[in-house]
Amino acid sequence: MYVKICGLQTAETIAAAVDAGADAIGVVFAPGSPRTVNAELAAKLGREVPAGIEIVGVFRNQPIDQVIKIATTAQVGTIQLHGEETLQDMDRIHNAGFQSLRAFSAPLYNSLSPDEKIAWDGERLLLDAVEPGAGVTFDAAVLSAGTPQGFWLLAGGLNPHNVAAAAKAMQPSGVDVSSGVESSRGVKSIQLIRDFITAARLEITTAAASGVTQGLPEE
Ligand SMILES: O=C(O)c1ccccc1N[C@@H]1O[C@H](COP(=O)(O)O)[C@@H](O)[C@H]1O
Repeated sequence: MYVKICGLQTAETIAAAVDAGADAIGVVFAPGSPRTVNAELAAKLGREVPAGIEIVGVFRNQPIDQVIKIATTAQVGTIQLHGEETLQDMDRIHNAGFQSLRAFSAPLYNSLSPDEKIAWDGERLLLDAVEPGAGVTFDAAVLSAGTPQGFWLLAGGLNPHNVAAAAKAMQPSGVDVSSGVESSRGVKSIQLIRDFITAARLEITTAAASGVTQGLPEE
């Protein structure tokens, strides 16, 4: 299972996430978050991240020109968008050379029409609670019309205690966490980062042992 640790602001917490086996680390450029960093600091922090680990810049309702400019200065490979971005906006991001993650609140995703869901199927998606970065969970029942067909990340109030059960219930491609690995709002805990990654990996081990891992035939 793919694991992303988001809202990192220091070399120490990034190194801890990488050492614990994170697939991706996130830096927040959305204004108003207690985790916001500037592009220059993000670029400096990113230089210590080994190749193969995805570096994700997180934005919320910022103009696409500004998003691309910040992401270019910060040298992130992936842009995560939490606003009302369209498929045309995603094309602009891809044409500028970035990978993407398009976040939807779970209720909004559930309300999309079948045609709209098909249109978004080609994108990597992230399903979150209504307020991103607030440590709020959503009930799996919110996704009553189904989960995305392609790669998608589960987010929203995950922590070392609930990630395994949530991943088992919703079967995402991966999980993303910010508040749930903090000792206080905006302050990351190295121990919680380690615990979260261990718990997420434990879910996949347990699921594989019982034959319910995505992509494996059930016995
Ligand atoms: O982390 C933030 O501060 C943030 C701000 C604006 C948009 C997204 C943000 N983070 C993303 O929110 C979700 C869930 O976070 P949490 O675990 O519930 O705190 C996750 O995708 C983060 O990448």
